[in-house]
Amino acid sequence: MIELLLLAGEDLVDTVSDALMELDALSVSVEDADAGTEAEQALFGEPGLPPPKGGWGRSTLRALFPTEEAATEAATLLLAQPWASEVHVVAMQPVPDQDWVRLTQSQFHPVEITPEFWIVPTWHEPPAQARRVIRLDPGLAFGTGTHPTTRMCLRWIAQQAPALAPSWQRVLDYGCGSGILAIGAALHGAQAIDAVDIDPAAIESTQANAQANGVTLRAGPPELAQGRYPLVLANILATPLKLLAPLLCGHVAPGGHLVLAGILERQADELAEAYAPWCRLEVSDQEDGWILMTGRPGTPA
Ligand SMILES: C[S@@+](CC[C@H](N)C(=O)[O-])C[C@H]1O[C@@H](n2cnc3c(N)ncnc32)[C@H](O)[C@@H]1O
Repeated sequence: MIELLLLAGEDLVDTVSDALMELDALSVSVEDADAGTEAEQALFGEPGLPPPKGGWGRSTLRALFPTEEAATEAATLLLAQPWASEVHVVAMQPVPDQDWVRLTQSQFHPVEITPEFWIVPTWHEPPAQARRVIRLDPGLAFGTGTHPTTRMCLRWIAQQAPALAPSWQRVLDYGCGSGILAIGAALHGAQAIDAVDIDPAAIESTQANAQANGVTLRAGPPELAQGRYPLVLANILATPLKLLAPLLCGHVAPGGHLVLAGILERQADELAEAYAPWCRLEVSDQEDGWILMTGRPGTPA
């Protein structure tokens, strides 16, 4: 494989990316050319919302080609375009052969939720002190335990389970991703678990991960969630969580618990306001700028 590296300004990033794909690039990725310097710009937006900008002030485009001839031909044709005078070829270099499986695996280690509760990839042995273990490998769906939002939900489950698990006769995991929260709840005594997601890949992943962990649950689209649950977990993001407020609160059984994650510290007030007609949300945990908010619908703010 040959990697062609180009430098382009913000206004040309889309045009150059499209042109590279037209010129038979196998893939094109875009990075901030100023990453790691004082000029680095953070660009992020929530899913479902347009990105704040089309690209960085100076972007590096990495295009992969199967051969050097293909990369050279693409660069020549691209630079001949009338709009390409400000596009520069930075490098054309072979991509070193790697054991991609081993490289990916080396990035995932056992994750401690509590000293007794761990997430462990299948290529690792569980630590000796682990009493409850979710075996999970990274896949297409979100939720490997490496993100603070997932860890806070699991920590809440582990901490509350001794007192509350007997009441978890039904549990709803709304936005289940890999199914990690549903499986975590099952390992702590929850029964009759419904795990729902708008993404078919997440539903498939949840079913597979549940089976691999010997957990019985129902996974499906959001319509699968019916009636009330003593525990409703939703690790999504602030914007969808606000839109879902009446629906999620409507699924919590009287006296039940609502656990919300995917919320940044600065979004606490807007979330509390959105949920105020149904319950008072409190910040129950925080990690790396993310917060966990919990509430008990039926006690209006
Ligand atoms: C951040 S991931 C959380 C995955 C997992 N529950 C965890 O805690 O790691 C959010 C998941 O919510 C799903 N999702 C987003 N919006 C949704 C919606 N309106 N209804 C149901 N699921 C949604 C996404 O497809 C994604 O799988």
